[in-house]
Amino acid sequence: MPTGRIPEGPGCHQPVIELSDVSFAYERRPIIEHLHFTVRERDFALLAGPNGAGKTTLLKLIVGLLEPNGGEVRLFGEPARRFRQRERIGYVPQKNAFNPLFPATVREVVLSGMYGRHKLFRRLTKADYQKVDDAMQALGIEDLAGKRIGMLSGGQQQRVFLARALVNSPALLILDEPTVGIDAETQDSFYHLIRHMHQHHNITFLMVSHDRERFRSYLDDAPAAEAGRLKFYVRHSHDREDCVETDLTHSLREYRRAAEEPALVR
Ligand SMILES: Nc1ncnc2c1ncn2[C@@H]1O[C@H](COP(=O)(O)OP(=O)(O)OP(=O)(O)O)[C@@H](O)[C@H]1O
Repeated sequence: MPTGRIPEGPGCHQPVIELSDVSFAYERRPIIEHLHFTVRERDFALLAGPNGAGKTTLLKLIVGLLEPNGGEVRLFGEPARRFRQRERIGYVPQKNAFNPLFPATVREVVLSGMYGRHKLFRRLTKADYQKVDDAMQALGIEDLAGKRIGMLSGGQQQRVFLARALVNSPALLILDEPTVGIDAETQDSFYHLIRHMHQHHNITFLMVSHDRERFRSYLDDAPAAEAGRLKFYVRHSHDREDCVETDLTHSLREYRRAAEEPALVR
């Protein structure tokens, strides 16, 4: 995982996601109309909205799986449809989007995070396997490495998907309702960890959630952007002076050791 200093000054706050006047309709049915919004490096953005408001549609537009009918989406300064550096984006899916009968072990699932779109047939190196072990250890799931993913609790599965998303040291982490169907205590522990990662690393977060209440003290009260029933809430990074990147796995290990979070694995 990267260590060292990234460029000072404006280099710390470059746009990561830019939505300029974005509109989208399925057939003739408008879902998103004239949305303007920018997420900058190290911002924490929460995308909220009721069922059917268009949250998943907007995520698909952001990662270039759908094209807007109007306006433009840019990722790391490039038009989203031309963006190819998929390994810069980590993705944590909805828990219930995952088939529990999938016959893979925890290690295999975390390892699959190594395969960017263009690296599918690349031979994995010793260093790759080491990163997988580091990520599992950092998230407290190393003892589960040989277990079938479907045998784990919801909270444990989410840690596996977080580890999978972290193996490539992503610059942008997208979480799609990551704690749906998980009990409140485990949600607390997961969000505590997410906030720790946001505060200590140069990762930009975009999280889809119905549950803005849980982040109320962490985010600005007023939405930074709105389109229909969709709302973006943000914790901006521009008040953060330092651009120092610490080693992610090391810091997460320290986090566990300090027992900042009482129960890591549920
Ligand atoms: N492929 C599609 N073709 C036509 N309509 C679609 C398609 N996908 C989604 N929709 C419709 O677009 C609207 C927005 O859907 P979307 O899944 O983006 O909402 P959401 O906010 O993510 O909802 P949820 O919270 O339930 O996941 C819904 O009314 C949905 O039925």
